[in-house]
Parts: sequence; structure tokens; C-alpha cells
Amino acid sequence: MPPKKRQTATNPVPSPSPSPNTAEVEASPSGVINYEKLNPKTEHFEFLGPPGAAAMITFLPLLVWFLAFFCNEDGCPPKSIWSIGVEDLSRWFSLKFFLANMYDPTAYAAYLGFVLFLAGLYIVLPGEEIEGTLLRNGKRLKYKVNAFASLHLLIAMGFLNIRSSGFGPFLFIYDHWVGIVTAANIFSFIVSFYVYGSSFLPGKLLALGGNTGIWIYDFMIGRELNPRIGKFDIKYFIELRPGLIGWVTSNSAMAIKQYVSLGRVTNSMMLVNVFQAWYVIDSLYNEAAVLTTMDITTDGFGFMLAFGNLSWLPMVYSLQARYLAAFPRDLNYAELVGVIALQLTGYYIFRSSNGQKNKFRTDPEGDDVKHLEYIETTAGTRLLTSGWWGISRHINYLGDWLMSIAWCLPCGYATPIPYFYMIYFAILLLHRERRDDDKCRKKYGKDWDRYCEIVKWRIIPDMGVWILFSLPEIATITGLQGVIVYTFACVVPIPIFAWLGPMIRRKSPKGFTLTAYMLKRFNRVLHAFISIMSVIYMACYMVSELSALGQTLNLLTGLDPLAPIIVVSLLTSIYTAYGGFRASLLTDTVQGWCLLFIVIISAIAIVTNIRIGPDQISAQPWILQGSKKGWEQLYILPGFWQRAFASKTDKDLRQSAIIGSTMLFPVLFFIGFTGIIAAWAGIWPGPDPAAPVPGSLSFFSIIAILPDWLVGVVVVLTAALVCSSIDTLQSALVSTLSNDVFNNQLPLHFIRVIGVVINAPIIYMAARQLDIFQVFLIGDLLACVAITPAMLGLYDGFYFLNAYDALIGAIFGLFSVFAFGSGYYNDAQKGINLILLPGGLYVEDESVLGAFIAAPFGAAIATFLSFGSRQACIFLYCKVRGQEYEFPPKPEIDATLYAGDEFHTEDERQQTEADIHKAFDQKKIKKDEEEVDL
Ligand SMILES: NC(=O)C1=CN([C@@H]2O[C@H](COP(=O)(O)OP(=O)(O)OC[C@H]3O[C@@H](n4cnc5c(N)ncnc54)[C@H](OP(=O)(O)O)[C@@H]3O)[C@@H](O)[C@H]2O)C=CC1
Ligand SMILES: CC(C)=CCC[C@@H](C)[C@H]1CC=C2C3=C(CC[C@@]21C)[C@@]1(C)CC[C@H](O)C(C)(C)[C@@H]1CC3
Repeated sequence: MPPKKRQTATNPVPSPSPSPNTAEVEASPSGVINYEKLNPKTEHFEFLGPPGAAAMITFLPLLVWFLAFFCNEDGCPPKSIWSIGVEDLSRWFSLKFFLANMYDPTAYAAYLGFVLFLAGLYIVLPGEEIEGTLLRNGKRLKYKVNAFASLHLLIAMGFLNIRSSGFGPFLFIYDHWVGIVTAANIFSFIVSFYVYGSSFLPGKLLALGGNTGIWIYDFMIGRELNPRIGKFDIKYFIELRPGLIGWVTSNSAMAIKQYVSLGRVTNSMMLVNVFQAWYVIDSLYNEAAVLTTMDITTDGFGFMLAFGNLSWLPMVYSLQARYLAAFPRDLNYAELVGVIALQLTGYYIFRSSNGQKNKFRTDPEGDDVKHLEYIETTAGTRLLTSGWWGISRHINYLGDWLMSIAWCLPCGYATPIPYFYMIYFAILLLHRERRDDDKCRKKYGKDWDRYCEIVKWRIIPDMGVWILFSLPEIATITGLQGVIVYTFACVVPIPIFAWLGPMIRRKSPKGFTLTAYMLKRFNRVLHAFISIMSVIYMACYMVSELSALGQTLNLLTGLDPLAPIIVVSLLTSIYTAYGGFRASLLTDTVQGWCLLFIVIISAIAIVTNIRIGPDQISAQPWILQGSKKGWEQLYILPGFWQRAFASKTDKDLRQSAIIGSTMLFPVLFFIGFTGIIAAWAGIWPGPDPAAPVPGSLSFFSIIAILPDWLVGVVVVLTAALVCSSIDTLQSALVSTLSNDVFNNQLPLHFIRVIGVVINAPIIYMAARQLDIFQVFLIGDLLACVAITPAMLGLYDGFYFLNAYDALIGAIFGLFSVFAFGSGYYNDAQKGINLILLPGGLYVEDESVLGAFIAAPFGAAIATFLSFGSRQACIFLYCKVRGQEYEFPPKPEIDATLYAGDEFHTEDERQQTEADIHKAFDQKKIKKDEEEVDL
């Protein structure tokens, strides 16, 4: 559905839930709500169904106990953990063990008292009454907003308590931790059983996902949507108060414990407390926003939410503070700056994206949101397609997750256990994204598909592993100037293609790729030629990614590079052959995350292990000096040009441009800068081409100095990242071969075999550990010669150029590189070699620059010469035959295809966009059918 003109009406509440709908209920002739009809049986399972539910109910409480027992003053984990035997396990599950370690009535009373006290505050404190979302029974429930006031009161009481009786109650929390955890676990079960049992009373509105009839599953996922005792809403109360307020209370207790034992509070403990309290205050301050979360609007209230909020949240989320209470440490200045910057960045993304959506939903004409683009949906609500929600479908999760990293980092790197939170949270968010996607697909149907076409990324926009090699390598060759220029070279093409892409689209609105444009503007021959060039280009990328993987694993683990190259090639060929595009799309979800993890780990390595003084900086003056080579980085336009043709809508392209300019630059610059840091710190030995550590590995040389477990994490992430890039390339390669090179004339399985065969030379090249830049440069040179004549065809004034001119232009483009090289070196063999750019970026002379100038100019000149020779022949032919020569006439212009800038009305523009979308949908359906056939 095309974007519509903004309407002035506001939409203060989300639309009704999907079928069975409220209209049905209100239409009931007797006026009595038919709950049987309203509560259909749930047909699908989440969390791996009943076995998954049973596992969660059993193991999650055990995990909370495990963390309480095995992360304490004896160690985290204590050394004794390595000598645990079978007899210990049986002892732990005995009554004697329970009575000795977990039976703590005072702790139980304290925990229960705390929760009941909060419940009392919820009831007695005043607060604005607001309405929740419209329910399936046609009703809206009322909720009292007073969680923030409860927090205030509790803080005041905490201070009064400290004044009157010292730190006693707080130290009690630390000393009775296992008892409190036990109380929380037991209480979670009691509440879960209560809400499960009461959900069978008549007149209850059940969650659409919690009524399977299989008790263990319904008990876990939650049967009733909004269990209440009178006006007391159990889910709403538990979702915000005991969990979040319990969390800050536990954190404060840990800080006080540290103060009492150490005589001061370390800066790491302060940061953890401030960051997490800030998060909780923010959530409680925005209490009303919780009413639109999936937990309240969609999920039933069962064990998952009861346990999650009563036990998991206050006990697991406070792990970092508890660790620091037992193992205090201070952060150095670099760590402080890094951690605070990460928290601020994460919070900014989290708050402004959540705020933007809330504002848009409640006051769409508000100043800060009225400029935003959106699509109107048949469900009645609008989906934002620009601003934060145009970058990715859950950019708010990214912000939240960045904060979770900032909360773990202060714990240092002695043990991975305090990092449990950020790993669990990544899994929770990835899974939540999938669940939300399912929910939205059901609610919005085709509108959601349209939205996903426009906003492609789920959480994080992705990139390949190559940037971890190329940018630091640039730094080691050309210093700071090269890094800046290259980063610009990465970013600048994006807005350029955001402008060029729509131009191509206007010429070929029903074509979606560069090759489709070729087919329309020229003919099948050029189409096939450009398609083959695209295949070669993709193969170059595969070579560089695989080669990068081999080199990295070799550096970090000593493994023979060939082994991972073969394994990844085969593995990705097999699963993309089996799962097609869908398999590749699935792995794309993790790509951005892997890259982010690796970059963050490198930042940790830098702030913790590397110190650079003025002497080291002045010892290598070339790094800060400008050079001709630094400027030359401009002509390595890294792969982004392809995006212009891969993008599906103009808006899509503009979004790429936004992402490119705002998010990419600092990230790319940082990655490039790691090369400089490695050089200054002496980790990378110096600008000697024969150095034992190639510049392209300088980023990973920094990683190599980390503890083994972190190196292991990076190895896994790098392999996952490469798999994800390679499978995308494998799928794209098969699709280009099938659709473009062979014009859908060959059966798909045959094409797949060709795809697998192509892997052999790719593996061979990758195993030779070619310099990544050499491979990139070859790809770019080929792209340059192939694309130049095609670009000339974009200009209407050159309507007379045909496919053969463009083909000859492209071939002679390469010839001109040879001609230039032969002339430059006065040696024909060297001229031929120059086409393969053997020295990559390391050549000292002007040959590479010359090749990149000769290629497009040669191609353009040859294109026109070809046209000229054609016309000369026709002219002579006419002369001989005594006919009149006529310059090729300009063809009739099909206005619908050449609308573009010449749109006269908004309707015309929308109509053309609608045509594009329709054609796109058809193409997608065709692709899906092909995949199903497969
Ligand atoms: N600390 C923790 O443990 C946890 C924190 N969180 C945080 O809570 C916050 C809320 O998360 P959550 O409720 O999962 O999800 P979101 O806030 O991301 O909301 C998702 C909903 O927003 C609506 N929506 C989706 N896309 C758009 C769009 N483009 N324009 C307008 N509306 C859109 C849809 O609802 P609709 O039907 O209204 O269209 C969708 O179901 C997040 O910041 C998350 O990080 C979440 C879980 C745990
Ligand atoms: C498997 C397992 C242990 C599940 C439990 C998950 C729960 C801990 C989380 C599910 C959704 C949550 C939300 C918040 C806290 C964690 C749980 C309960 C939340 C209250 C945190 C603060 C945010 O601002 C929020 C209010 C949006 C959020 C709502 C979801």
C-alpha cells in the first residue's frame, strides 16, 4: 500500500485486537458477552511448546538459585565448582540441603512484606486513572498510575531507615540473599497457580496465545489476559513494581554492603547503580507506556511474567552490583569515558525511539513527529516508516541492548558470569522481536509486509566482516588521513546513489535491479554481460570474506586457514541450497549483532590493555602526516554502489542515506582508527610490506591480547558473521545466475549445482590469502568499466547509444587499463598485469590511480567510438546504395515510464509508486512460488 497523505485526526489509542473482534461481541443479540466465542482455542505454540514450557518452569528458577550460590564472595564461580561430583548434585536436591541453605523464614517474611507493602501503596496512594487498550470484549480497563509515587515514598523511607537504624535492613538483603531468592521463587509459583486456577472462573477474557488446553503450556505462557482481584490488576502491578523497585532496592543493598566492607563505593558500583536506577526511574516515570507493551496488550499472565517480574528481574538483573559488592574494582578514565558514552548512546536511542512512537501514536500532529512518514493500515493504526522506526523495525531494542553492555562492562573481565545479563537480554530481544513480528503480521497482514519491504532491518542494520580488515589496513598504509578519506569514500556514495537510484527507477519503474534496467534500456546481450559481471563481483566479495576469515582464525587460534574456508563454504552452500533466500534472511538477523559485539570487544581490549604515550605517537610521524596515498583512498568505493540498485523504493534509498551518514561514519572511523592504535601500541609492527602481521589483521591483533575466553567469543562471532555474509552472497549469486544470466531458462537445481561449482575457484583464491584490497580493487575496476557505458544510457540526450556500443565500451574499458599500463611501464606484460592490480594499495607509483582513471574514460570514449563507427558504416552504406542517411531519431517517450521529476500532481506520483509496488509484489510472489517449488 503506497504512503497516503497525512490525515489530521489523531489516534490516541491503539486499534482493536484482531479477530474475534469487538463488533462481533457487541452484535450479540442477547447483549450478553459470549466468552466461549471470544476465547478461541490456541492452535500454535511458542517457546517450543509444552516441552519448552516444562523446561522453562524447571530450569529458570534453578538458574536463579545457581547464580545466587555460585557467584558470591568465594568466587564467581567459586573454584570448588570444578570439582562438583554426582554426589553433590544429589545432595543439593535433598531436604537437608534445603533446610540448611534455603529455609530462611525471616528472609521469606521480608520478601513477602516488601511485595505486600508495594501492593498497599498501589491501592492507597492516589494516582491518575487511565484507560488501557480496547479489549476483545469491547471494554477498556482502568489503571491507576502511581508507581513513580510509590518509588518516591520508598526512597524517602529508605533514607529515614538509614538515619534511624543504620544500614541494617540493606545488609540483611546481602546476607540473606539465598533466602530471598528462595522466597521469590516460591512466591512466583504461588501467584502463577493462583492466576491459572482463577482463569477457569466464568467471564474471563483469555489471552489468544494461552488457551491450548495443555495445562503445563497454558500455566507457563499465561491463560488469563488481565487477572484482577476487584480493581487490583495483578499483571499491571507485578509488571512494574516488585520487579523494577526490587531491582533498585537490591542494587542499593549491594552498594551499601561494598561501602561497609571497603569504606567507600567504587566508581564501577556507582555507575551500575546510577545507570540501572536511571532505567527504572525512566520506566516508572513513563508508567502509562507499559499499557501498550506486548506483555499487557497481548500476553496472558502466567508463570513467565509472574516469575520474570517477581524473581528473575530483581535477582538476575542485580547480578552486576552483587558481583561488585564481592569483587570491588575501579574503572580507569578511558573505561569510564567509554562506558558512560555507551550508556548515553544506548539511552538516547532507547528513549528517543520509544518516545517518537508514543508521541506519534498519541499526538501525530505534534511538532516533533508531524514531518515523519508512515503507512496507513487497514487495521486503523499507522506504522512509521521514517525517523527511528525507518532505520530498523526495533531500533529501540538496540538502544536497550547497548545500555545492557554498559551495565556489564564495569565488572571487568576476570569472569564472564556478570556478562550473563547482556547475553540473556540479546536472546530475549531477538526472541521478542520474532514474537512481535508474528503479532504484527497477524494484525496488519499485507500492510506489515509492505512495512517490512520499506524497513528492512529487524534490529540492527548489517555490514560484512570486510570492514574489520579493510579500514584498519588503510590505517596501517596511509595513517589518519587515509582513514578519514576512506571513511568518506564509504559514506559519500550513499547520498549520491540515493539520488541516482530514483533516476534509474524512473527509467525502469518496473525493474528492480541494475540488470533489470539494462534489459529495458539496452537488450538481452548487455543484460547477460552485466549479470556475469555482477556474478564476478559477488565472487570477489566471497573471496575477500572467506580469505578474511581464514586469516583471522589463523591469527587467533593458529588454525590452518583452509579449514574454516572450506567448512564455511560448504556449510553455507548446503543450507542456502536447502533453505533458499529464507535461510539467508534468517541469518541476516544476527549479522549486525555479531559485528557490534566484535567492535565492543575491541573497544574493551583497547581501554583495558593499551596505553599510548606521546613517545609512541612521535615515534611514527607518518601516521599523522598527510600523503598522496591518503587521498587515493577516495577511488575505492566500497560495494555501496550496489545498494542503489538493490533498494526497492526511493524512501528505502533515502533511509540508507540516513543510516550511512549518521550511523556509519563514527563506527567506520572507529574501526579504521584501531589500525592506528595497533601501530602506535606496537601490536602491529610497522609499515613494512614484509611484516609478519599484515595491516589487515591489525584489528584482530588487538583482540588477540584479550583473555582466551573473549578471544573464543570473537572467533565464534567472526565465523557467524562470515557465514551470514557468505550465505547472502550465495543466494544472490544463484538468483542472478537463474534470473539474469540464464533468463529463467534453466531448472533451479541445475543453477544450484553451478553455484556450488563456482565455490571451488572461490575457495582456491581465498586460501591463497590474497590481500583484501587487491580483491576489492579488481571488483571495483570491473564495476567501473561495466557501469560507465550503462550510466551514459541514463542520459536522455544519449538515446542513440545501443547495447553493442555499451558492450564494446565495457570491453575497451579494460583494454584501456592495459594500454595505460603498457605505456606507463613501457612493458606490455606489466600492462596486462595491471588489470589484476597485483600490488593492491601497496604500490608506490601512480599505476593504480591511472588504471582507475583509464577504465571509465576508456569505456566512455569507446562507447561513443562504437556508435561513431556504426554510424560511419551506415553512412557509407547509404552513400553506396544512393540512399539518404538519417541520424537515429529520438524514440517516442512513454510518459508513464519517464514521469519522475515531471510528475504534475501528487496523485500521479502516488499512482506510479503504487505501480512499482504492485509490480514488486508480483515479482515477490513469483520468487516465493519458485522457492516453494524448490
Ligand atoms: N529490560 C527488559 O528486560 C526489557 C525491556 N524491554 C523494552 O521495552 C520497550 C518496549 O518493548 P516492546 O513492548 O517489546 O516493543 P515496542 O515498544 O517495540 O513495540 C512494538 C509495537 O509497536 C507497534 N509498532 C511496531 N512498529 C511500529 C511502527 N513502525 N510505527 C508505529 N508503531 C509500531 C506495534 O504495536 P501496534 O499493535 O500498536 O501497532 C508493535 O507491536 C523496548 O524499548 C524494549 O527494549 C522489553 C522487554 C524486556
Ligand atoms: C525467560 C524469562 C526469564 C522471561 C522473563 C522475562 C521478563 C524478565 C521480561 C519480559 C518483559 C519484561 C519487561 C520489562 C522487564 C522485564 C520483563 C518482565 C520492563 C518492565 C522493563 C522496563 C521497561 O521500561 C518496560 C516497562 C517497557 C518493560 C516491559 C517488559
